[in-house]
Amino acid sequence: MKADKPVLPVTELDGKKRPLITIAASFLLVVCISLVAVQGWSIYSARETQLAQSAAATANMARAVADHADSTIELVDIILAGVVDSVQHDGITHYGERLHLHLIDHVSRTPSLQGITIFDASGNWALHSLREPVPVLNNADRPYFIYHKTHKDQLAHVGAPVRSRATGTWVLPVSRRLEDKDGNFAGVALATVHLSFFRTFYDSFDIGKEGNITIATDSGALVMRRPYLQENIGTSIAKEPMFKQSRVRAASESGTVPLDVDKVDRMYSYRPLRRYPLFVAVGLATDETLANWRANAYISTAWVVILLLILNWMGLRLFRQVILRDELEEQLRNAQLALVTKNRSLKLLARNDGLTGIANRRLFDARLDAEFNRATRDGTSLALVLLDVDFFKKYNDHYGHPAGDACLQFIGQCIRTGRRRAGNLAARVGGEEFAILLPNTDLYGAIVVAESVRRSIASAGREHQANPVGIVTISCGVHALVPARGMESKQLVEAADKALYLAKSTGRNRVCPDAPAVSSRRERASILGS
Ligand SMILES: Nc1nc2c(ncn2[C@@H]2O[C@H](COP(=O)(O)OP(=O)(O)OP(=O)(O)O)[C@@H](O)[C@H]2O)c(=O)[nH]1
Repeated sequence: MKADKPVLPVTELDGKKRPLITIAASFLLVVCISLVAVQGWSIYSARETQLAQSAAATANMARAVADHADSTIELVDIILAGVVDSVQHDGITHYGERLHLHLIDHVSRTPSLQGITIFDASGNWALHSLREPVPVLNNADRPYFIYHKTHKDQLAHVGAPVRSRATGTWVLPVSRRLEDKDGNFAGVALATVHLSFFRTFYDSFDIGKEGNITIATDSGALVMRRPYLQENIGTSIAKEPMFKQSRVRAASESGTVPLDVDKVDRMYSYRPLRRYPLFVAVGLATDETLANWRANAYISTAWVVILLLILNWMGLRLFRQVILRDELEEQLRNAQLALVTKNRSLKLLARNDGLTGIANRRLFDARLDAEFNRATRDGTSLALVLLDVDFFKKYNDHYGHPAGDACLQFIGQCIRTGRRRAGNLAARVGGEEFAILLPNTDLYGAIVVAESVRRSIASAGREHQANPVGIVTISCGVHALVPARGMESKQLVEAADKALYLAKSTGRNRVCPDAPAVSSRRERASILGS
């Protein structure tokens, strides 16, 4: 029969064991993804906040610049309206020198005002705010003059910047129509605003190196821009993306202009002047606006990357430790298993004969005593068969010791298969001596068992040339008794041994009971069936 494979007992802890690597890896993955997600979100929201702050800053600046332009032009216009009123009431010829001095006074007290000029209906200079006389000039070709000549409205007209014919500087013209008493065109009153007045104001804002402040007419004529380039004054910005966007944006809205006219991305806020057809645009370069945000994003991302590296490094170390522990645990289990196997074979060795596999002398002695006591208690018969291979010394001599061993294994096999009841015990009790302990068996039953074994060995016909019968045979001594109190097991053994001696001395290859037990020859023959 095949021995059962040893299995280690399953403990409660085994049932609670979980795949630690999978759990740890999942946890690490979740932590890493969360870190990346949080970092991504905080970078994104910091950028949005920065852009919102920048939009608020540009909107505030646009409002300040527009208010400044509005009030500057309004002040000039108020002065101009007064001049127009005087001229139309008194006429230029009557008012002459007084009005001239009045104009000089206005200009000297108003820093934004570059000059005031009165033109007659033909565009000739009739009166001006300059102290010195000017050469004869005619401005009939100026757009503002043509405008008033062809429009009857009395409102102020703000035109595109022009270069002053008297001083050569760039100015913003603010003009009003003059009429005679009949309402006919009588000329134009012109006040000009220093463009440098705007420039000085715009220079006071912190808009970075790439920032942009623009004031232009609604038709797209550039009035002033920071950064300042003189050749751009008065040119059309109608094709610039910023101008196009300014036409569709509400006053409070901001908008990003990618690749502005100078290839810089800017975020603009627009503001129309309240009373005049001009608008203001303030733009901050996106790169400059986001410079701080970018630096912070790089630093915090670097920290997160370092953190992720450390986490993963620690995670890998942890995994390695877990794998190591699993391997150690496996080794431990294998060692435990090997120990159990070893213990089991040691146990077998302690009880069984190493050569034949049947019980050894030690187990036989223990069982003999136990069965002897039980038979004594129960008053039942206990039988013993002692078997000995015939001429075994000669067998060894003839076939060699290993063959002798094989022969003993063969005998052991025959005894084992011949043993009938489960309680019987077959044992090797000496070199070539065997025993069969038969509880609850009388002499006759024991003789039947012994005879059956003897026959099975003889009928196997295993060659043994040194045996006169030419095959391996055994001799058996049998004895049975119902032990009485005070008897000892060795009495049974001695009697069986005596019977074995009898079997040997009377010719071998036979079963002999102890002589006194079976007295009559006939009785013995009937038992043996011969
Ligand atoms: N091969 C082998 N031989 C053994 C073993 N144990 C004992 N023997 C041999 O068995 C032989 C027993 O010889 P004897 O006691 O003289 O008996 P015998 O030759 O069988 O003669 P009879 O019993 O009178 O038939 C000895 O030569 C032992 O060396 C063993 O385990 N293996």
